[in-house]
Amino acid sequence: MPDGLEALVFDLDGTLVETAADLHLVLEEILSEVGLAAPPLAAVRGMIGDGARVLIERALAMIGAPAEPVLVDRLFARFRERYAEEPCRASTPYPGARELLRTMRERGIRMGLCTNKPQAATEGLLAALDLAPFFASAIGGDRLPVRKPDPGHLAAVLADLGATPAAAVMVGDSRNDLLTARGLEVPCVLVSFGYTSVPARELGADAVIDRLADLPEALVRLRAGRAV
Ligand SMILES: O=C(O)COP(=O)(O)O
Ligand SMILES: [Mg+2]
Repeated sequence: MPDGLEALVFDLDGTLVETAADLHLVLEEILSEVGLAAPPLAAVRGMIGDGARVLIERALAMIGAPAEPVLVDRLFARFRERYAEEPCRASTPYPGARELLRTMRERGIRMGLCTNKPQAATEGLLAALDLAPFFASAIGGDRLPVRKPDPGHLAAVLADLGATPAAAVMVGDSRNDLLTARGLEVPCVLVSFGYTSVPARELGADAVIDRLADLPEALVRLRAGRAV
């Protein structure tokens, strides 16, 4: 492993786990409870990354339903409830995710999760996929007063890991992840296959990878200060 790298902090949705189908299922259920139809899965993929509340607001905007605060509050509560009940009906780790986490653990790298997904669903999903043991810290979007892109979210994960920003790298899929990392001057690697309305290569990350298996090599180049 590159000299000085002690900790990796991962985003969850769109980076380690393909979760769009489950988010879409829950969205369909809760919207049908109030007589509304969810946007198609392909559209929902572009709405993920800012937490469940923003996902609901974006879905309502797309179907032309007014985002009345009372309605959004109710849908948000139902979303958290239903998603926590069934966080993993259709979600799967991306190819190479489990192998990567194993490799990093063998190399002594401490790992954390910094996700805007609600805490209960985050923990349920990690448990269902047997990924929880890899992470010494997993902080969801509703556990702190702040969440990504606020760097305080990442700072809390690093504090749990006992790592300084200088010894860490953030791995994500969206502008939110990049902004969060930049706020602490933590280098950021983005995957190109996740959920982002702007292609990852256009966001200005320190490195962009097309497969999780490419992360170790990207980290070596990044820590050596070479272009990736
Ligand atoms: O928007 C969400 O629910 C979660 O997204 P993230 O895991 O990419 O932060
Ligand atoms: Mg993401």
